[in-house]
Amino acid sequence: MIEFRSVTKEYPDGTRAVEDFSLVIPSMKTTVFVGSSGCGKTTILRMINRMVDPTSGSIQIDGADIGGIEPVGLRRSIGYVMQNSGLLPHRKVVDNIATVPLLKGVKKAEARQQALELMDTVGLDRAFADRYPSQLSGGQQQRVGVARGLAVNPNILLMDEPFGAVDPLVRSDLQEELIRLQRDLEKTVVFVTHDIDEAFYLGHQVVILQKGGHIAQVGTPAEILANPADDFVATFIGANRGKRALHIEETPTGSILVDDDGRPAGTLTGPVPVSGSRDTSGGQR
Ligand SMILES: Nc1ncnc2c1ncn2[C@@H]1O[C@H](COP(=O)(O)OP(=O)(O)OP(=O)(O)O)[C@@H](O)[C@H]1O
Repeated sequence: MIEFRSVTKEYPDGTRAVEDFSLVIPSMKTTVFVGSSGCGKTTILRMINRMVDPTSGSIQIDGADIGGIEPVGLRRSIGYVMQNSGLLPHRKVVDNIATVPLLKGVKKAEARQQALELMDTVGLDRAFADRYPSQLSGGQQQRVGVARGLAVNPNILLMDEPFGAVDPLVRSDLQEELIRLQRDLEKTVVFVTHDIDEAFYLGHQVVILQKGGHIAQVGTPAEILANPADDFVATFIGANRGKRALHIEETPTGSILVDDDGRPAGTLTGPVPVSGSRDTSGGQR
C-alpha cells in the first residue's frame, strides 16, 4: 500500500504543483490518475520513487516513510515506464531491458537471459533482442519500456502516459496486455493518463484530479459513473468520452452499463465495492 499524507510540492520557482494531497493506493491493484494537463499527475507519480521530493507531508510504502529511504536504491526497486518509452537509442533492446539489473550488479549473461524472458512476458518476439529501439515500431518500443520497468521484479510499477503516443489499435493491445500483466504478476500499478476512457478501462481505482492535485473524485469506475461527485466530474467524464459515454441503468436483473446510444455495453455484477477488484463483466473491456 502506498499512502500520501497531506503532501504538498512547491517547485523552486514557486509553482505549487500539488497541495495537501492525501490518498491510499491499494497494493496489487491498478490506480489511475486522470486529469487535464498541468494538474500535477506526473509530480504525484514521481514522488512515489523520489524523483521528486515533497515540500511537506509524507509518503509511506507499506508503512515505511520513503523520506528515510535512499533515493537511488528506492528508484531502482520501483518500475518506471514513461511516454515514448525513454529507451537508450544506442543500446540494443535486450541491453535496454537489462539496464537496471546490470547497474545493480547482476551478471551480464543472467541479466540477458532475464531480459529475453521479459520479452516473452510483454509479448515481444525475441528476434527483436539485438535490434536498436529505432528499428522497432512505437508500440514495440513501449513493450520494451514495460519490460524494462519490470526488470527488477518490482512490486510497484509507475507508468506515466505510457501509451499516449501510439495509434488507437496498438494502444488497445497494450492496454489489454497491461491488464493481463497486472493480474498475472499482481503488481501495484500507478498509471497516469489524460484519457478518461483509458482510466476507466485500466483502473480498479480512478482518481480524477484538478489543478494543484486536488482530488475531484476517487472511486471505482462504476462508482464514478454512477455518482459523479459534482459538475466538474460529470463534465469531465462526459466531455472526454465522446461517443462512448456510458452511464448505469438499473434493470430488474441488475445494473447495466449503457452507452450514449442506449445500447447495453455490459453488466455490473454484485454490489459496487469501495475499492478493489474490477466488478464489470464484459463491460468496459
Ligand atoms: N520542475 C518544475 N519546475 C517548476 N514547475 C514545474 C516543474 N515540473 C512541473 N511543474 C509545474 O507543476 C504543475 C504540475 O505539473 P505536472 O507535470 O505534475 O502536471 P501533469 O498533470 O503531469 O501535466 P501533463 O499532463 O501536461 O504532463 C504544472 O503547473 C507544471 O508547469
